[in-house]
Amino acid sequence: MKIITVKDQVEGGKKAFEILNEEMKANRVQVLGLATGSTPVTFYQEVVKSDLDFSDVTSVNLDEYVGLSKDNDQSYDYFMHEHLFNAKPFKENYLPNGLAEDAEAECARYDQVIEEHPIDIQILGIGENAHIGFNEPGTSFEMTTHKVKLTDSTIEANSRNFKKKEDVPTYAYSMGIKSIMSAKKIILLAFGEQKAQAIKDSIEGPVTEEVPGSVLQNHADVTIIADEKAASLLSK
Ligand SMILES: O=P(O)(O)OC[C@H]1O[C@](O)(CO)[C@@H](O)[C@@H]1O
Repeated sequence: MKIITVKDQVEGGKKAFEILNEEMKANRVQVLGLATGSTPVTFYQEVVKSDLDFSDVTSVNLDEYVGLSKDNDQSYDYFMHEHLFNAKPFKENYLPNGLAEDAEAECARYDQVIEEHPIDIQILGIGENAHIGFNEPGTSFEMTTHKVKLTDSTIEANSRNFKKKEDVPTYAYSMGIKSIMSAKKIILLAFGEQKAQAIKDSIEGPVTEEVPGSVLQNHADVTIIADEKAASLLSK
């Protein structure tokens, strides 16, 4: 695991962009795995400002809320268009379909998408409870795409983006940990002191399904970009 400590989220976005830029210029990115949430926003700002061309690149997102349509401004599909896809058109964009009627069929469809588009670089954020994607503590490392019941702590954390907590969907579709681990390269971003324990447990704690982020210790090519606050509990 490579750990890069940065001053703040702006610098973190720039660092992640530098890595992507290098990989893109070396022609090593056909499929880019993307994340939502507040964490990757500065990274997307750098990408949008850049001269990078994604017209030959496919994107595959980690997750989507169940019950929200693409044009709902709280959906992850909408978020991705606002922050990246409108400015940088890709060859194709994949996200789980929050309105799918048959959850099992939707998970199978998304697994097929991931199988047909092996991810070269996966961008990840991390939840305060160390979730990656929406893989909450206790999720099997062998899991592929699944419908997740969100924990109360995740609903609470994500409620800052909604008018009230009751508006936060209680289920989501998420790429599984097995699929995340199949990415060739992973870049995890973490900013703010509320992520410090999750970062410490994921990097220095035992590898356990109780700490989803700890699975990354088993991956051969992970870069963690954390600001000083998120890295503050790491032993030097
Ligand atoms: O970046 P935030 O908003 O703190 O969210 C943390 C993580 O939780 C999620 O929103 C759930 O998937 C991720 O997209 C994100 O990486």
